[in-house]
Amino acid sequence: MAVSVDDPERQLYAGFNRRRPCRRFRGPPSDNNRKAGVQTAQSRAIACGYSGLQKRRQDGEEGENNYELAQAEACSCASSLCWQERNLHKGRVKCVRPTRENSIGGGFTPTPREADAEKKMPTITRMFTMQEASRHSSRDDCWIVIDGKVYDVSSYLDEHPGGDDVVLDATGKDATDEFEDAGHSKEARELLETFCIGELDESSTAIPEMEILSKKQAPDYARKLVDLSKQYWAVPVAVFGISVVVSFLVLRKK
Ligand code: HEM
Repeated sequence: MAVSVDDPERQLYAGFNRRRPCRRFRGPPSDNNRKAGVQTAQSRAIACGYSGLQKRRQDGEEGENNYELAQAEACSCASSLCWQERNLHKGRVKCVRPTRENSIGGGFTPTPREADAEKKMPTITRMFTMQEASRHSSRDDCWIVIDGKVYDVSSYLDEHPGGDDVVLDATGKDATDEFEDAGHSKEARELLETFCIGELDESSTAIPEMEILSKKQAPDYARKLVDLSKQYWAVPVAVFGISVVVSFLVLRKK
């Protein structure tokens, strides 16, 4: 079937059907399948691949294999949906359960036991110093620090309802007050979390400040020391000078 290159959704559908991830997702659904909600599941799988496609476009990560990735995402979503709903089909349909490693989009859904185990696993958080965060303060590369967390909001700047300038002005410093003062909604806060890239390393901020302080103080101490030593040398020199003058006057009188 020839598919217009201008219609990404149809291309995705065609590729998805060609890949045939699972029998349940092929062709028009039978009455039984329709009852079992297969069509909804298929659209959900396509939507899953399509949202990945759009996100890559937004992030400027679109490459030659864009559709393949989206199809793989749709397939892995489909397999996941099948896996979740396998009871509906009484085991007649064989689907491979996607893993976190091979599922590119939202195809992988952990079982309650897996989700529980993951919660207990320590997560590795990237730490950034304020110095490092403040290096990203341009329209193309914009990080902001809110409530001890670092967010890369570069891709969101153009969409920000309050304009990009207010966000750019809030870079390079703790922007918690600015963010709170704007009275952001719950949705805005949830959206913000999707841009989190790490946490602020607050322990290291004290060190550069201390270094700057000690650099500023160093020449003062040195000058004071030189001044003091000058004073101490001046006293014996003055005493010596006075005694020379006095003895000279005394000798002249004699
Ligand atoms: C710290 C810097 C920020 C400032 C000063 C700021 C300021 C504002 C202002 C003034 C508005 C109101 C716009 C209007 O009503 O016309 C607004 C709305 C909004 N902002 Fe921000 N903003 C900041 C950062 C962010 C970030 C990082 C996000 C999300 C990633 C965000 C998400 C939103 C959303 C979704 C709205 C729409 C209203 C709402 O749902 O609360 N903002 N912002």
